[in-house]
Amino acid sequence: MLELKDISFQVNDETADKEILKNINLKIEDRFVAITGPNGGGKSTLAKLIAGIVTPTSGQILLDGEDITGLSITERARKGISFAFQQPVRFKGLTVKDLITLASGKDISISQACSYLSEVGLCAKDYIGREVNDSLSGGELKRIEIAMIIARGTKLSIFDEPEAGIDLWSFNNLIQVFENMYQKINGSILIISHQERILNIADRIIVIADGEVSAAGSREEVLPKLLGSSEACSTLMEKLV
Ligand SMILES: Nc1ncnc2c1ncn2[C@@H]1O[C@H](COP(=O)(O)OP(=O)(O)OP(=O)(O)O)[C@@H](O)[C@H]1O
Repeated sequence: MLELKDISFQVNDETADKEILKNINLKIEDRFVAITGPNGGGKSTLAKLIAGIVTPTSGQILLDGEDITGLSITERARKGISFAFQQPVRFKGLTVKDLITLASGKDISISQACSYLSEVGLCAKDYIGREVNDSLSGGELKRIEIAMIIARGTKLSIFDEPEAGIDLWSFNNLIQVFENMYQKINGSILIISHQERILNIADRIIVIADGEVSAAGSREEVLPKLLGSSEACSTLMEKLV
């Protein structure tokens, strides 16, 4: 279980201090948790704080009761946190097979590596030997990153807007990927999304707006209110078109 205790994050702008996250208190223990909310609300910053990419100004992050606030990205990865970026990173010189093998943490066969690619809807034989460089499209890269996270199989997998840059056809497959992951995962999936169809498969929804938790609860509690609110609804619709 992940617990955020009184987390705040401040940056120094040229003119004044800017509070990006304010006193966030959250427990993440369900299998599938979605974080949503308006652009610029602080969702990605929160995910980066959990992964250790940025450090909170104050507050504590606990993973299964252990304080991980001072741990680096690598140390947190070893403790079982995986993070998929909104804009995935390219790894020149490494092949897709290399990356999936590294992610799994063991020497896996080509057919095992291929099975992870098939899970994210990529024709494995076309991709397994490809270098992870500029020749891959954004959508392909995104799916390879998701395959890596499935291969890692950690207790907390964080996805920052996995739908970004994915076409409508592939988006249907993506929903399927998350539904399959939900069945198999031995831990929690934390997903930042504006997509109603992703929110629709979440156990719990957290809304972050203006650096604060503006709503948190089961999907049944939060989603109807969210869809009923014109501001949130137009944000969701903007992302859907
Ligand atoms: N290092 C930083 N310096 C200054 N401002 C920052 C910094 N990091 C984040 N911000 C600002 O904090 C706010 C929250 O950013 P964040 O990326 O977390 O929002 P978000 O909810 O993920 O937005 P989106 O839905 O558009 O992806 C934004 O206004 C952003 O410009």
